[in-house]
Amino acid sequence: MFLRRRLLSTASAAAGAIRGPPPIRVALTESSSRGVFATRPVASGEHLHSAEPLLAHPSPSLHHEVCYSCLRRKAAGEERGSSGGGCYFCSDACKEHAKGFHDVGLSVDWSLFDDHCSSYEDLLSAAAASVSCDASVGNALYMLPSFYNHDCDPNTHIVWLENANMKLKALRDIEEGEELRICYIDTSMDVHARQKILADGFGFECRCLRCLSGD
Ligand SMILES: C[S@@+](CC[C@H](N)C(=O)[O-])C[C@H]1O[C@@H](n2cnc3c(N)ncnc32)[C@H](O)[C@@H]1O
Repeated sequence: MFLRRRLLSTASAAAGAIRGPPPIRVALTESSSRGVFATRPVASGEHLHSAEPLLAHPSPSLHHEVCYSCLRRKAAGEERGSSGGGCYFCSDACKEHAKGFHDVGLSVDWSLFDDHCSSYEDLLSAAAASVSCDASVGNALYMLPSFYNHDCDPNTHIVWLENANMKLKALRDIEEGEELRICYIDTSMDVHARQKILADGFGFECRCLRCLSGD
C-alpha cells in the first residue's frame, strides 16, 4: 500500500513510548482477508507501534528539498546534507541507505505514477484527517501498516513524524481481539462519495459498519 507522505506541523503529538512487544497480530478477518488485531485491551491515545518505509520516493519537483531516502524536508537555511544524482540527502546514513535503489529510481519515468497520485489527492490524505499538515512530499511503501483495513469510523490512526516514519495510535479504547482499522480517506464525506472514492481509487467496496448502516 502506498501512502502519501505528509509533513506534520505538530510532530510532537507523536511522542509516546512503547513498553514490550506491540499489542497487535495479523490474522484473517471475516470479510476483508487479513487485518490487524489487538492482543490486549488498548487505551485511547496509546501508541501501538512505529513503522518505517521499505521504500520512499519524493515528488519529482521536490528532489532538491526533500530527502530522497527518508522524505524529511530540508529546513530553511539548512547547511547539512548532501546532493547526489540531482537529489538531496539529509545525512550520509540516508545516502548510504538509498544506494540500492537510487540509480533505478532515477532511470524510471515516474510521471504516470505521479499523475495518478495527484488525481487522488483527497483520498491519499489517509493519515491527515485529524492533524494539520503541509503539502505532500512524496510516497512511501510500508509492510505492517499495509495489513490495516479501512473503516469510515476508525479506531486507530497514523501519526506522521518529521520523515517518512510513522506511529500508529489508538483513537479510542479498544478491546482485546478487536480489529484495528485506520481510515484511508476523508471521513467527512457522505456515504456515496466515500464508496465512490474507495471503489475508484482503492478498488474495493467498503463494508465497514458505518457504510453498511448508510451513514
Ligand atoms: C491495505 S490492504 C489491507 C489488508 C488486506 N485486507 C490484506 O489482506 O492484505 C487493503 C485491502 O483490504 C480490503 N479492505 C480494506 N478495508 C476494507 C473495507 N472496509 N471493506 C472491504 N474490504 C476492505 C480491500 O480488499 C483492500 O483492497
